[in-house]
Amino acid sequence: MTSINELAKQTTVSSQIPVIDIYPFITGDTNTREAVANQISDAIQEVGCFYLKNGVSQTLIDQAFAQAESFFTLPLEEKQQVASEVTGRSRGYIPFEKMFIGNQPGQLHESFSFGKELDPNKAGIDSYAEALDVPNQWPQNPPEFRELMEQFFTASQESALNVLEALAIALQLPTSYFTNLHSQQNHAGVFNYYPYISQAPKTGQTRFFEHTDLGSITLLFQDQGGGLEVYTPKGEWITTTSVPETVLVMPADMMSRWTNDQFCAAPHRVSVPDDFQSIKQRYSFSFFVIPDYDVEVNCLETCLKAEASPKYPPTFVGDHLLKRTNDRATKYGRS
Ligand SMILES: O=C(O)CCC(=O)C(=O)O
Ligand SMILES: [Fe+2]
Repeated sequence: MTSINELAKQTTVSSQIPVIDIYPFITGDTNTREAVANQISDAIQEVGCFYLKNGVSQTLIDQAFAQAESFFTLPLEEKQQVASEVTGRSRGYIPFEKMFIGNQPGQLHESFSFGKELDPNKAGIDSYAEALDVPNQWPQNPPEFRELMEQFFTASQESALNVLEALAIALQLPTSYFTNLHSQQNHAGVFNYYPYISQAPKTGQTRFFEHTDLGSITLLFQDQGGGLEVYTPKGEWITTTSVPETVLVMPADMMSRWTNDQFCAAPHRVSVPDDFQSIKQRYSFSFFVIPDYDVEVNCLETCLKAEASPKYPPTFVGDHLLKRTNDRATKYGRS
């Protein structure tokens, strides 16, 4: 077992973003778990995000990214066979420049989204699910795509639940406070592919617009292409990189609302540099951790300082998602 002193030594800093090892949290005693929980809480409050180490194995990350590359390099017509519907949550393929806000030019990426398999027996019994849930669309090629994506989803979910436990401990709540509110597995996995850019982008065109994510937290995996920037609570944009054996973790909208911005959703973006021809193609995978649709999110008492008032009105998770998915022209919002 790792002692707290050893733990402090293991935590390294990659530029300004701390690397926090989740292994001692999984295997350690109460004090060790509390120490890791506090490291996570400090990182979120100071930098807005952190790299989680030993969450998902690098082998699985590499295998899933290899499958994504095989998919995105298929001919467009083949990818279009699993094109995402425009209603409900995205499931399937969205082509290059087809994700846009209002009348702004389309963003310089393609994506593929998936979630849990829907239970046909539950159709019609939950009005949020009825409005939001869309069946997965799996491509025939590459043949192992679906299996690898499902494994990646399960491993990401396991890590996310550990982080949610740590956040509850840091806020002096029962350990399972947040995990109990994530029983429906409403999470979404989205691969993004950013090809080389050979032509100058249009005015206002980005690789991924500035936004916060919709759920409770997001796990963001990226390859060596780099390019994701996060806005810190101190008010500066910082660049993130791909740190082996880690995944970047950021709070999302529901965590802002529960904690009155103590764990504030991190705005993030992927911009186009002035020397756009120098950028490398890149792949990323966002794992959006989404609470149960019928959870009403209120400011937690432990997060309300004396004489402070809640910054956000109570909201149902399903309503927050519906608002954003029905209006894809909004500035923020991925689920
Ligand atoms: O590609 C990235 O690094 C960011 C993607 C993102 O923010 C999202 O999918 O919501
Ligand atoms: Fe995002």
